[in-house]
Amino acid sequence: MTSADQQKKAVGKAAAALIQPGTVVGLGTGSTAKFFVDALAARGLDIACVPTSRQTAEQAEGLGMRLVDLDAVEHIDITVDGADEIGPGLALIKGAGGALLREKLVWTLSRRCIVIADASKHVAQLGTVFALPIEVVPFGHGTTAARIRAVLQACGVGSAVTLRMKGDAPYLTDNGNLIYDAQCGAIGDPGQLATRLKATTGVVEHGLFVGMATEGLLATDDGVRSLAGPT
Ligand SMILES: O=C[C@H](O)[C@H](O)[C@H](O)COP(=O)(O)O
Repeated sequence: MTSADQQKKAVGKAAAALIQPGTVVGLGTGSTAKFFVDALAARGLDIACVPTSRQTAEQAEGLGMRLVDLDAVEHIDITVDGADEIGPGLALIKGAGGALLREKLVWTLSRRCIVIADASKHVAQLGTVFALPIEVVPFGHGTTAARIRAVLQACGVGSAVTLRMKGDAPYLTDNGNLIYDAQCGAIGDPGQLATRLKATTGVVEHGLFVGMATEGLLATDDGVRSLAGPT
């Protein structure tokens, strides 16, 4: 039986093998994406990379990779990133590491988005294992949280939300925002919830990535396998 770290390393390496020289590559965030970045750097390709967080930027810079600003590229050829949950149709929950906003900005400009994960991330229905992170502006965040709870109730999912903390202080994203983690439970209609959250005043972004991943690679005890994309 392989450990989660062994699986993350295997899937990171498999994704790195897909990258072509001369391309613009989006670098995801998190423990799985970290293995991808290591494996990609080891290939020594002539590529330009757009990181999705300060953490990934630091890792890539340390490995001597060429970083470019998102505003400096017309499109990204391929982005590889992890996820907290991978549901049917490659609908995802992301953001346990707090990078959901920059990740979504990079994914949105990407022609191919490959989600990579160890076997534990594959779920039958989104919301059943991880909380759903929701990034909000700090000003009046308590009032935004109340609106979020109302949206969650209207969508028929669990409405308990918790302000993410780091020690004694609220956790701050790379963008200076706060995160509320929503204990939704099973999300029957991720697309509807995504639309309603996006339209909520004070919400900057949420961790539902619906219809964005074009491909999935899942590491299992039997090796890395492809997951079917959106139909
Ligand atoms: O904000 C963090 C990102 O969305 C990560 O890609 C996600 O949390 C998965 O991270 P990990 O590979 O560490 O489980």
